[in-house]
Amino acid sequence: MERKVKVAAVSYLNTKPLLYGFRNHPVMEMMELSMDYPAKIAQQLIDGEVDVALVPVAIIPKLKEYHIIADYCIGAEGPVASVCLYSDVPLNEIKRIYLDYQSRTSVALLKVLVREYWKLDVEFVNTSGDYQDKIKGTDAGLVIGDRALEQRKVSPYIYDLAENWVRFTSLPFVFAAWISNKPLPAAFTKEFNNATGIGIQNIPAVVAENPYDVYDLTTYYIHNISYPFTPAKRQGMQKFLGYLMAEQAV
Ligand SMILES: C=C(O[C@@H]1C=C(C(=O)O)C=C[C@H]1O)C(=O)O
Repeated sequence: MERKVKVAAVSYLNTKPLLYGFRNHPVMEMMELSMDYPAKIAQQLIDGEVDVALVPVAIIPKLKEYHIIADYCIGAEGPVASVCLYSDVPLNEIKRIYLDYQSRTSVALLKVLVREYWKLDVEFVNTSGDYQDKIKGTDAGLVIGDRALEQRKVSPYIYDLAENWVRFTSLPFVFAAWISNKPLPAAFTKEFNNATGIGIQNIPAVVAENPYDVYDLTTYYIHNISYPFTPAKRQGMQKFLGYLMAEQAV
């Protein structure tokens, strides 16, 4: 490839470990990096504005071609802490759910859980800007990312989507993965995979350079998010994509 590879990453705290190793890494000479929220970078990859992105896996069916180019992802094997349904009332009393405009995977996962696992009769409401202050009474809200960590201090009822997926399927869950919309040179993907794995082996250093008092980041990076893209995660992802094909929840 003559030009630099265009890479887009998620701008949340959960992505800091995956980006830590890029600083001063040789792969940076072959690429340029931009950051935004998940739904935005998903559209950029679909539209071909970028070559690789840490995209919500729920958009895989919208790509003409896709290649998972790294051994790391944003996944979970239990409670993820930052993808939750927040409510003033218990699950069975919820009437409406505001959906997070920044998300693609979690919105689809919520719909799968509501229909197939919790079997609730609720109305879904799309959002396009701040909506967290509408989470009250029987109106609940799905919130992801850093804003979800903040919402933990506000809402009395918190339903963790990854935890409930694991209970439902006995499989781990993958929210986002490094995906390209075209084949890329092996010389690039090898270096890229090396760079994105460095922070995962150095979580204390990542935590040290990201002061945050809303939630304990060591817990978040070690016990909540699970970064290695394992065979079990691939199985969980395939199962989730199967639901999306079947009910077109995307
Ligand atoms: C665990 C998370 O995973 C994220 C959820 C995504 C989604 O719902 O589309 C996409 C990327 C990830 O950042 C989170 O953001 O809290």
